[in-house]
Parts: sequence; structure tokens; C-alpha cells
Amino acid sequence: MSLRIGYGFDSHAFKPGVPLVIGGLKIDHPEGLAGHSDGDVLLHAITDALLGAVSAGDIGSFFPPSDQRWKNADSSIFLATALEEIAVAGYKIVNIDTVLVLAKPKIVPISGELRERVAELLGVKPGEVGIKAKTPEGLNQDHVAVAHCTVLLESVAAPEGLARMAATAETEDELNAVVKGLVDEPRSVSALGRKLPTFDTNDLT
Ligand SMILES: C[C@@](CO)(OP(=O)(O)O)[C@H](O)COP(=O)(O)OP(=O)(O)OC[C@H]1O[C@@H](n2ccc(N)nc2=O)[C@H](O)[C@@H]1O
Repeated sequence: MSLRIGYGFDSHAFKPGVPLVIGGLKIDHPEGLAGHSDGDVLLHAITDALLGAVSAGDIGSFFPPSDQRWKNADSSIFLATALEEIAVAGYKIVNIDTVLVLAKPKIVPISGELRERVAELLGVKPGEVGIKAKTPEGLNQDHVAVAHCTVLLESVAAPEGLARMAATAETEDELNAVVKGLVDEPRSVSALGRKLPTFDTNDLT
């Protein structure tokens, strides 16, 4: 078994007139976070931590802020892609830990709900997600939300039969059969820490 760690950081300025979304949760607050997407600072930091853990680049290289497709996008899309990247690299999440740095709103009253929502999006247990918050004391950043995230990943052993087939596959059709087997295999889906494949296996060419 091998382990990988990842670290992610993000920041967004507060902006009136937009909903506040943090960790995939809509939070009742007079201001939201400015961004090309929905501005979900926490999901962006988690996405970057996951991508970094498997050396897959960063959120901006997958979803450039210049690309109109990501205007107002739901950030769970970015997270789902990072989960695909770690799964393809052969890893699953052990745990994640996060810190939110923002003056308002207070996070403690909603931290349980936030933890459950993030765990749901990651396909892990709430006990594998840490949510902490800090006031930006002395930083002069009262109009900014910052998020930090660390993740620990461990390797997932490929099911034995499929690993043997992959090693001996000689034609593209044989290899496609192995990939389809991996995606359809219920054990490997749960072992990868994901609830469902995020794409239709019939789309595989
Ligand atoms: C989620 C999205 C959706 O479009 O937008 P926002 O909602 O945050 O605005 C983006 O993925 C959010 O990408 P993010 O990575 O935070 O944006 P930036 O900091 O501007 O970086 C964009 C790209 O430029 C690269 N970059 C950035 C700064 C720098 N000095 N050198 C760089 O090479 C980054 O590695 C990244 O690949």
C-alpha cells in the first residue's frame, strides 16, 4: 500500500447579491462569494488538494476561469473530476482536514451539516472530514473567505482477476473490456470512495 498527501488553498472576496455557497451548502448570509463559478472556496481547496495528491495539476488547469462553460458552475463538478483523477491513479481518500478563514458567518453552528455535505460529495464518512474555522485576526481580510485543505490518500489494490487481464490484454477491445469491468465492478466503486461512477460506461470507446 502506498500513501500520498495533498494540500489545497483558495480565496474569494465577498460580494453582495450572490448566494453564499460553502462546501456545497447554501448558507443564509447577506453576501456570497465572487467568482467565475459559484465561488465555493472550500470545494475549490479540496479539489486542489485531491489533484495535488496525485500530481494531476490544479483546478485552473482543468477548468480555466477564462472558459465560459464554468460561469456560475456548481463546484461539485470540479470535485467530481478530482475524484475521477485520484480513482484513475489508483487511490482513495483516507481522510481530509480543512480550515476556513473568514470573519462571518460563524461556521461552528453549521459545521456538522457542512461536514456531512462534504462527506456526501466525497463519498466518505463524516468522521473522515475535518471542518475548522478561524477569524482572520490581524490579517485585515474581513471581506475575504479563505480555505485550506489537506488530504491523505491510500492506494487501492485492483481486483486480482482484472489486474491479470490488464497485464495480458493485447488488443484495444481486450483493454476496453478490462476498463469496463473496473468501472462496473461494484466493489471497486465503493473501494474508490465514490458513490457512483460519474460517467456512462456505454460512452467508453
Ligand atoms: C473555479 C474556477 C472555475 O473557472 O474559477 P473561480 O470560481 O475560482 O473564479 C477556476 O477553476 C479557478 O481556477 P484558479 O486556479 O483558482 O484560478 P487562478 O488562481 O486564476 O489560476 C488559473 C491558472 O493559472 C495558473 N497560475 C495562477 C497564478 C500564477 N501566478 N501562475 C499560474 O500559472 C494556475 O496554476 C491555474 O492553472
